[in-house]
Amino acid sequence: MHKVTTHQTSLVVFTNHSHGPDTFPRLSSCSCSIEQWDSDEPVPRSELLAKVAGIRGLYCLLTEKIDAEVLDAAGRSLQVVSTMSVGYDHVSLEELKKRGIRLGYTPDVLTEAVAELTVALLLATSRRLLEAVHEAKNGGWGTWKPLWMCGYGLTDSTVGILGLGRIGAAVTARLKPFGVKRFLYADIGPRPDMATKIPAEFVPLEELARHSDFIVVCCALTPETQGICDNGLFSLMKDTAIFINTSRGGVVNQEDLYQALVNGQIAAAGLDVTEPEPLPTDHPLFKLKNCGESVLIAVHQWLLARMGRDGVPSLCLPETGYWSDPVRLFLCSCVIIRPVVLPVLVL
Ligand SMILES: O=CC(=O)O
Repeated sequence: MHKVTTHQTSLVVFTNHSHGPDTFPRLSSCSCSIEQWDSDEPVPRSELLAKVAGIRGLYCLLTEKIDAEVLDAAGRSLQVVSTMSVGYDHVSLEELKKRGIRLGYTPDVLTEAVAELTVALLLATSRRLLEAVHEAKNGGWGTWKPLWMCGYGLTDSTVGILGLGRIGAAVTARLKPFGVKRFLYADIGPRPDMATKIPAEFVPLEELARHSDFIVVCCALTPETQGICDNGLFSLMKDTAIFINTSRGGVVNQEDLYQALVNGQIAAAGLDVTEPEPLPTDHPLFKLKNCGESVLIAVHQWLLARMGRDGVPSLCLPETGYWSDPVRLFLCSCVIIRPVVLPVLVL
């Protein structure tokens, strides 16, 4: 850990250094002492546990599991946890609630980036781009044959979105111009606020699986969605279905997905998220013989989309505005500035 300022009023711990350049000047104007993990690599658990003792604020990434152990190590002084992420499945809400600790997160900062990545994965997977490049490079491209490397088209297709939130809706907006005939969605309940203007039809998950040519997973990882894409669901899908997951690896039973790909239950999968991340390089998903290269694994590429022009990750982009600025969020969430009720505070 690297100590940044020492106006000892509140101690705040940052678990990474991937934040906007104006973070520290802004925080130090609030008279707090800051400890920062001085690396892009996740802070080792033992270091985190040692450093959180007595802090008032913790600013973390999705690489840190914030559970009872961390909160106990921090002790009663901890008043706010803020995570620089859209998902907060790495934070135990139950444990925060028990201790009256508030949580801030950063919704909407990557809606566009993830939607673009989702479409990129969908097109690359359905049009077999990696497989085709591989064939071209390795001499597999002999004479031209009309049906060789044929993929699956979006025109007149049915696209099923599992989890119609901001990202799901942004994906539909981008897919619409490709001539999609029908958008279906499954969620914990109907979302007319999101669905009406698409338009998308609310259906049970099983129906979505049966009727969709493309299944796009954009939901949050919760106890209810953990492993929801399993053999039962894959077995309902068309054998031509393309499965895309840009939510969390835990939503999918990976072994069942592997079997579905091997057995030809579905055509292909495009994955931005896996369990664990990264997958070991010898993982069976990387080794599938007949559909190996149609399994396209992108490693959280939205990070690249967030890079500023100078290559520095910029989270204070003007278009993301007030609510999605994690530093502002953190400051407002902290007792350093009086608590303000923000829509982004989940606790
Ligand atoms: O996956 C990324 C995030 O939750 O911010």
